Amino acid sequence: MKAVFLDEQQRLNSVLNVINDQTFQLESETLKLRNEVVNTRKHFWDEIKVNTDSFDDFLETVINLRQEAQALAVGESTHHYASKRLAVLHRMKSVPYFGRIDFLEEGFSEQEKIYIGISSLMDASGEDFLIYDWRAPISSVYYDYEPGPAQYTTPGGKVYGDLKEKWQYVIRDGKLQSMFDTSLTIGDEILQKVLGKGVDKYMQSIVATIQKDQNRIIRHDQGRMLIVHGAAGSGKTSAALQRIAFLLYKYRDRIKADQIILFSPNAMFNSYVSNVLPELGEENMQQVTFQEYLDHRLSKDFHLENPYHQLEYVLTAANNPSYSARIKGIQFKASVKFFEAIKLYRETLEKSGLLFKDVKFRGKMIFSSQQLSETFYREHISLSFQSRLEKLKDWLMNKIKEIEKVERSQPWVEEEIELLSDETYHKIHKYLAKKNGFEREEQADYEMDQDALIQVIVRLKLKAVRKQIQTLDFIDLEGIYKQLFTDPLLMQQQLKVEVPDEWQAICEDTLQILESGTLYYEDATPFLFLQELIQGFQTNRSIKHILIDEAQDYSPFQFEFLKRLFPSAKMTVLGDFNQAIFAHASGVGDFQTLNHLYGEEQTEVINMTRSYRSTKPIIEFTRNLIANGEKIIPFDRAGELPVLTEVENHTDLHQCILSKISELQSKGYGSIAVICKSAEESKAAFEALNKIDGIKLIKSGTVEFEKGVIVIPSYLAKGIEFEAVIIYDASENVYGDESLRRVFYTACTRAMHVLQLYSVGRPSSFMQKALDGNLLQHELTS
Ligand SMILES: Nc1ncnc2c1ncn2[C@@H]1O[C@H](COP(=O)(O)OP(=O)(O)OP(=O)(O)O)[C@@H](O)[C@H]1O
Repeated sequence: MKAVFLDEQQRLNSVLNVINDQTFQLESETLKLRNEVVNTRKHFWDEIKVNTDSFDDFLETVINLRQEAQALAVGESTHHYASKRLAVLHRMKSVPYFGRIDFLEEGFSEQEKIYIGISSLMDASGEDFLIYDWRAPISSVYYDYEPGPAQYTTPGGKVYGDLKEKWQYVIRDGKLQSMFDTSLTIGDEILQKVLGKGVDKYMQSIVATIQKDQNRIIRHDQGRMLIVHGAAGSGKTSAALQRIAFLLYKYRDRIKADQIILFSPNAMFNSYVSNVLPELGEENMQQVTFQEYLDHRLSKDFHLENPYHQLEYVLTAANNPSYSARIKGIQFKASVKFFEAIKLYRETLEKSGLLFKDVKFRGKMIFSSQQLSETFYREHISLSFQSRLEKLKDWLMNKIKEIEKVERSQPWVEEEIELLSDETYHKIHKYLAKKNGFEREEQADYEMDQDALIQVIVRLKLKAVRKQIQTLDFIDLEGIYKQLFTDPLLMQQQLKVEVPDEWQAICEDTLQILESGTLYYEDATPFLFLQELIQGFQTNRSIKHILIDEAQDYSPFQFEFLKRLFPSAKMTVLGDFNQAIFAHASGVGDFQTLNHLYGEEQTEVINMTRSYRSTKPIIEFTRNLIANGEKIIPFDRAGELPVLTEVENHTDLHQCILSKISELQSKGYGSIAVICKSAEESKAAFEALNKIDGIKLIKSGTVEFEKGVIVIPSYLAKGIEFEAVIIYDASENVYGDESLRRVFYTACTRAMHVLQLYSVGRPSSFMQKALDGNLLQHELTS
């Protein structure tokens, strides 16, 4: 074995030499390219003689310009790729590869040793691969097979063969530390090591230890829709990010990083995952939250409720008299039922119910809402809804032309001219001079005539009205949406929708909040959907893939919406209904409705039941908190039993937490989270614990993920992990209601190595099963 190890170290050294040579060469080439680009930019105009005397001269100038610009663009992009490759080579100096397969291809007599790393490397002759990129077709054998018959798919078809051996290497700073023949070792020692480590500020890539089911997600390539339902800690986010890296590799000629969007749960999560792709030598995809999109579309007309505000209400306002109606409203407005109702509603608007705004000019009504409604329902009724709106728009634009003529002789125009500022006057003068064919140098000679000035003034004044008509902003969308809640017969009789109990209260609440100019989070997507059904859909065809993490938090409504918004994109949806903490998803247990989004033949579902984040004792405890938790398989990593400490009051609680944190810090835990149910509870906890050096309170607006000691509400901890988790108060008093089970589960599953729960008084009954099964160490302080 020692000889094998020495041989491997020797090979590693020779690979490192190649990496060093290539780095050296590329560094000087990159420098040269950089200088060339800077030089071209600096002297861009020196190379071009601008001559527009004759048409031929003009043409020559344009051609020269284009050639120079092209040369510059080629130089810039070559420099960009060279720098990117250089960054990868620098990373490969530390860990050139992490695995090896010895593969005997069918029809060949000699097996080949395939070394696998974050990127490919050729030998000096450029003929042989010293390292294969982990995303190359042959590398999939490493992730998918144990020694024995194996196959992989290439663009030219399937390749069959025999996997003879499979090795894992631990290389740090270019030194071989250890190597394992994985066909001989029991368990995954490298995975054990990786998972046993502390956390960094950023999520790490998992390419060295991708598991078989994760590899299926990463390399999935058929159909429009991939649905991944995976237990907490099963690697959904990790698989999503490596999938993006895979897509950028496989389709490098066709897909750029900015054509992929990751929908993430919050801004802090964006920073947490921001390092994975750059670590793999790829650029980051676009990252957005659904709220950001809603804000972009609706915030000029409404004050939009933030989803965390909604959650905070759900978690803290149970004693409010309108609580139950709001919850039922949230669930109803997220349902497919409401989605279908809105589609039907839009159809009924073809006959009646479309409301319009009065269109005003200089404070005077020029078209009344009634006049618009009568015209819409009288004219062109055989045409489609959209065409009728277009016709109405054309009619209005023509009317505006008539109004424009009449307005020119109104006294306000003279007054307006008298009050014109010098600046505006000069702008108009310049505009008219140019329009009348005066060159820049001659413009001062242009004498502006009064009629032309009047025309410009009136046209300018009418610009806003024209825009209102062009953008169909004369339709009273808010009024139309409100009708769903004001007309008692509309929902039940006309649209035949079964409304929830307390419908009357839901209607009153919705109308009241809309009156105040606010749109509830649960109303935002339905409103936008109705708006688009009426005004036409906005689409973005340049996006090729969208990946939706924490997808259990999205309503069927939102998925429909995303599908329409990105018509050319494939969708990857990753989620876990045991962590569905938004009220609209309570009672929902799977992605059934999503199977139909693109049709079943376009949809593949992958379930992941193995959980990697937490130690075995923590997973054995957390899986007892939920129904069917026994299906979750812990990765076999040892650790302490989670501890539940019961205290009598909050003073004792804070005392205990303070000493626990100091104990954890002295044991070397660098990332410790005190997880609270809500922002309200987090604020109180933070105030009581703020003597801890460097402690931070995480709020919904926090954008940077930090290590250290933090206090965080459960819903913001989603998707993130901590070496040690302290559940601030796991009492029945706080987590008593069944609806909070998923919140509690989500909070507990954030722990990697240590889980400590406190309870002021009687512990939550969610833990009873675990207590009965001795999966939780129970301590009393008094
Ligand atoms: N194959 C793997 N190799 C190494 N680490 C892994 C692997 N799979 C998952 N992990 C680690 O397990 C942890 C959980 O992974 P991740 O956050 O991707 O899970 P998740 O399913 O998105 O979790 P949750 O739904 O609870 O947010 C991370 O630390 C990740 O690095």
